[in-house]
Amino acid sequence: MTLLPVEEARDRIFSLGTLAACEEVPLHQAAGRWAAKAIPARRTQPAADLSAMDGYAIRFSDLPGPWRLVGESAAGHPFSGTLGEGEAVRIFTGATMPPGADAVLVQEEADRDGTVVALTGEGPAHVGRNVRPCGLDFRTEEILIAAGERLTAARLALCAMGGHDTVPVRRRIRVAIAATGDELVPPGRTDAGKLPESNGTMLTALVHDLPVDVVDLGILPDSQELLESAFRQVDADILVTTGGASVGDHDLVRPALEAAGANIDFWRIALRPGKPMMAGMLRDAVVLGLPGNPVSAFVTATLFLRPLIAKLGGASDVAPATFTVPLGEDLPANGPRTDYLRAKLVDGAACAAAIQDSSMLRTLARADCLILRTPHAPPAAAGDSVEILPLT
Ligand SMILES: Nc1nc2c(c(=O)[nH]1)N[C@H]1C(S)=C(S)[C@@H](COP(=O)(O)OP(=O)(O)OC[C@H]3O[C@@H](n4cnc5c(N)ncnc54)[C@H](O)[C@@H]3O)O[C@H]1N2
Ligand code: MOO
Repeated sequence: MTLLPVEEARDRIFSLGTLAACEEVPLHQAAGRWAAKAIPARRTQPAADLSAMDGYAIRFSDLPGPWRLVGESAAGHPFSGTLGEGEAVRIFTGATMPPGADAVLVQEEADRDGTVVALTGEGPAHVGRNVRPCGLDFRTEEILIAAGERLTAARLALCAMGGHDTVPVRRRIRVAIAATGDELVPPGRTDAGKLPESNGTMLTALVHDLPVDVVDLGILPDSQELLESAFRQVDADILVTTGGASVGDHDLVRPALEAAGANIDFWRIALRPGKPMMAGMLRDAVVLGLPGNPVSAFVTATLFLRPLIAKLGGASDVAPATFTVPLGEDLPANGPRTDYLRAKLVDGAACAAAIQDSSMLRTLARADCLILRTPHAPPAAAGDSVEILPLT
């Protein structure tokens, strides 16, 4: 049996999907999406030289004063004249520097008596002190956001400051999630002989920070006919199934998908946990058939579903971020599959859980990272460097 390497599986999944269509949306609807095009500045910021402090706008060459107060400049209410020799203008943070002024004396270092301002401290150390020059942050036409960058809070604020009230993004990704298995009952039920369905809850939570609309297809039974009929009605960009992916007599997801018209591109990856994962196309939807074991579903969704959503959403950088840390305890040699071990960071060192069974949700819930072990990695000793994928 040939198992596909993880990187190849990811590339093949990416090549199945097509980018979601572009749309222009208001800034407050764009959080967490990716810019569909480069976003240039429509204005210069600051648009003029501004004061960075509350104090007095002066000519640096007039130091050490005293100065004659000739007016005021507040944010939104600039001084209308020009500053002459020996003159000062009362100025506030964010206000336009009057023409002729080239430094700001902070009010903590000044004493004002009527219209006379005297120096009480050291005063500004150089021309331009406490002044934000025009264009300090950005200038008109400069690219603020590159295509494919995620629209974080800071980047959306930058777009607003750059003169935009809408941004070009890609449409939200519709993700249909189906659990399969006659043993499953909805969360909250504790029927004897049945198992609470936990993968739907987990997967929905796992993508909640991404720009997705989740369609919950609920629990589908182990019946090829009923699975097929449910799959025929799917209207989504991505169909995620869990369970029924292995080789047992009741593992009917693959035949039901094929009967519904899907093309399965691959089945089985050199990955632990997550080996029996499949991927393909059902009409316009990319299908990810994840294994039923909860930890296997979690790992495959982390490695393939989240990056696929990002890819279809127009992200330029989709690989999950990994870090290198010291190993806290020895690890044995790895087998032929890439292994993602549930682990905890203890004083910055990664310690793998003693039992790595792919059904154990409590071990997963207690983990704060996965230790990545490449196929056939030799034994590793405490203190050796290992790659980890942090869990949030
Ligand atoms: N003879 C073989 N048996 C198995 C193989 C194999 O290669 N040969 N692979 C094993 C591996 S690895 C995995 S992973 C599992 C995956 O099997 P399935 O995808 O067919 O999953 P199920 O059998 O349907 O379920 C496995 C396990 O998970 C529970 N489950 C299923 N769905 C949910 C859900 N939505 N929420 C909570 N728990 C769920 C299910 O009850 C089973 O206990 O196959 C191995 N077998
Ligand atoms: O791949 Mo299974 O996911 O090892 O338990």
